[in-house]
Amino acid sequence: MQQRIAIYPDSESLSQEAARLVIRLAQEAIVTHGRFTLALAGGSTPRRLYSLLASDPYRGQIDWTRVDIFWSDERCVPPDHPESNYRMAYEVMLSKLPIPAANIHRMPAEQADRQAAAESYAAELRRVFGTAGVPVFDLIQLGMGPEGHTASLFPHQAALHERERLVLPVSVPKPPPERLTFTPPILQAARHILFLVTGSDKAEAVRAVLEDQGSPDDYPARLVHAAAGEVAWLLDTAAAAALPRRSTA
Ligand SMILES: O=C1O[C@H](COP(=O)(O)O)[C@@H](O)[C@H](O)[C@H]1O
Repeated sequence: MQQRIAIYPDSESLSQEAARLVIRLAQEAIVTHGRFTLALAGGSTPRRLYSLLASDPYRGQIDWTRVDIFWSDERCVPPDHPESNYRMAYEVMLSKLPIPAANIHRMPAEQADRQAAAESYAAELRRVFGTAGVPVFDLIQLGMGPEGHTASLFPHQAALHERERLVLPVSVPKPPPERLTFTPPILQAARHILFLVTGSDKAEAVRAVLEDQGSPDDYPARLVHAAAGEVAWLLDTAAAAALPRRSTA
């Protein structure tokens, strides 16, 4: 793993840099292998990034017909629910872009049979990536909660030790409690991971993860230390406040 940490004065400058990074990785992937596979996060932090990607001057810099969009986790609610990760991304970004509907691969998390929903999403991943193994995303964009959770992998869950299945249903201590989530193997296989983390409530978890304290059971975001690809952490000054002193980006 190669890791880069950059600190920004506010979430606007962090989001602008994240948009430039997504565009560069998309352009490189499309030149290299003709497509860009991107997994989105939920929560509030990436909202501004997604809205920037759908706005000038950024939107025209990616050939959106060559982009496949997935989600690294989803809440088990209907897709039009205010807590739906898909709904947030669709409203601020996907509905405004010339991206074919067939390229938007939503987690079917509203299905009553959550195990079947997880299996059908894993099958969709394998179909689109054309592999029976672990799909290698060009970019997985992630967030992190104050207790170190990432995607919907929370501390001390059995899902943190999953090595075979790509997607699992989980029950988590944050509402809405029922979720579908990517598992460690798919996160760790990605070419690039981009964490966006803002806010003082996350400062202790940022320190623990980046200063190698605790285990992935304590701080699930530490799983990415075993990632094959490059990991970029974009932090605001509040989230970075407990790190040893370093200069801002
Ligand atoms: O519940 C979730 O939380 C994390 C972090 O969200 P944020 O609001 O603190 O940015 C998010 O990355 C994950 O996708 C989401 O389902």
